[in-house]
Amino acid sequence: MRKKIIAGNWKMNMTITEAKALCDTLIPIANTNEVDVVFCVPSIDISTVVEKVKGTSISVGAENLYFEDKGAYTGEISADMLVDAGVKYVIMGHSERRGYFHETDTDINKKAKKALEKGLTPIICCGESLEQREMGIYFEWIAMQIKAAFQGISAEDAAKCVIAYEPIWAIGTGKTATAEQAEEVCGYIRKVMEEIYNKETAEKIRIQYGGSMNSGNCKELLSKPNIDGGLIGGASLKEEFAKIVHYNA
Ligand SMILES: O=C(CO)COP(=O)(O)O
Repeated sequence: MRKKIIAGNWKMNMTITEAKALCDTLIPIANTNEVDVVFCVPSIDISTVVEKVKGTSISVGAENLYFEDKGAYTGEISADMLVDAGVKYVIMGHSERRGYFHETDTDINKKAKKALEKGLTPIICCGESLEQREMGIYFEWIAMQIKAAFQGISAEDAAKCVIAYEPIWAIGTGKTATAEQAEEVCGYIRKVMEEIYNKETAEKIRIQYGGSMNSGNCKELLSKPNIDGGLIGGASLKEEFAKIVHYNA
């Protein structure tokens, strides 16, 4: 039985001052052992949020990392820096990073390997555009993204990863995939993992849905057999996030 993982992706929101206030509101109401709870926060907020979640079951994630160990990479953050700061998870391959910052499948693969080498859990994002969905090529597209991301990663390491299926047309648009649409693709991703690895690995890996998940639609989405959690943007910045965490209460 896979434990659900509910992760907030704060994106480029929350100054340190705002992060402190959000933590004071959210931590008391979102702290639980029923699901894994993660706050993925901007780099500048990491130390503050790590301090705030101390003594709770909530983990902190980063929104990006660079795949080199150290050196002359102005503006980048290494896996060692994240680990030292108390980070446990790291998002990679988000469509915003692929789109605005030209993150490629090769970068994502390197980032996943570096994260795993350093003991961080990658949250590897994939998902199709509206055009790709309408053209009916979304399965092929997602299979390609997944195969590229996991290139050269062992079955043992792959099983530790989290995959987030985030259809681009559902991100920040208020247009959620139906539970059936989300389940169809999450189930398909699990099949792709079985093809690449084996049934055991595919059964272990956790697959989240992301895209306008909120307190109103989370229960239906999270009740599907292949949806093991959510990656939540907008609704992670308010009290509503706690309602998603307690979707089954
Ligand atoms: O991109 C997302 C999470 O990574 C989803 O964002 P929204 O929940 O705001 O649609």
